[in-house]
Amino acid sequence: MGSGKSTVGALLAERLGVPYRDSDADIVAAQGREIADLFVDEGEPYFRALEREAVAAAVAAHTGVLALGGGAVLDEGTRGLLAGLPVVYLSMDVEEAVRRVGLGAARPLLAVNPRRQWRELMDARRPLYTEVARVVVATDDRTPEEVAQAVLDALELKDV
Ligand SMILES: Nc1ncnc2c1ncn2[C@@H]1O[C@H](COP(=O)(O)OP(=O)(O)O)[C@@H](O)[C@H]1O
Ligand SMILES: O=C(O)C1=C[C@@H](OP(=O)(O)O)[C@@H](O)[C@H](O)C1
Ligand SMILES: [Mg+2]
Repeated sequence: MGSGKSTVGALLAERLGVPYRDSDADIVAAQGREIADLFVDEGEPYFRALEREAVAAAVAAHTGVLALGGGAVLDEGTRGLLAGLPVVYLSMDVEEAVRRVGLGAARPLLAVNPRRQWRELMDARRPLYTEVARVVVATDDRTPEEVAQAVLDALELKDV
């Protein structure tokens, strides 16, 4: 959360001249409800199933850049959908995470004690990010434009 997947994903799509999608935005559009409301009212397993469906739909129909939610890798089915694709893990340290996401209610998983919650989440997720990712790109002390360039370099892609 807050590593810049949505921001950098959109920039990257622009640089590559391809469409951009975001699984969170696709879920909100399909459900007509905000992510935080789905999480709180329906629970995380329900949200992860919606997310798996959104990723499956995008993987089947979308040619371009797809930004995922930070917890998408927790679902085994979603990880399976990502197998063999050029997945990018955008990393950052905890202080950068708190600066970027802060106490925003839009990200319910970091709402109470962001530093501790972020560390716990990352201990559980880091192995999964590493498992699905083709490349890892550090985002600390880089602008979104610099991160997008680093992704192009890491994947050996040329812009338009
Ligand atoms: N490289 C960056 N440097 C500084 N701020 C950034 C960077 N990338 C994203 N941000 C900011 O951090 C916040 C979270 O970005 P976002 O793209 O929504 O992350 P994600 O989709 O990974 O949760 C936004 O306010 C965004 O403007
Ligand atoms: O890390 C997570 O579990 C989540 C990350 C969010 O997306 P971003 O990573 O784009 O903030 C969003 O999918 C939801 O709040 C859950
Ligand atoms: Mg996002």
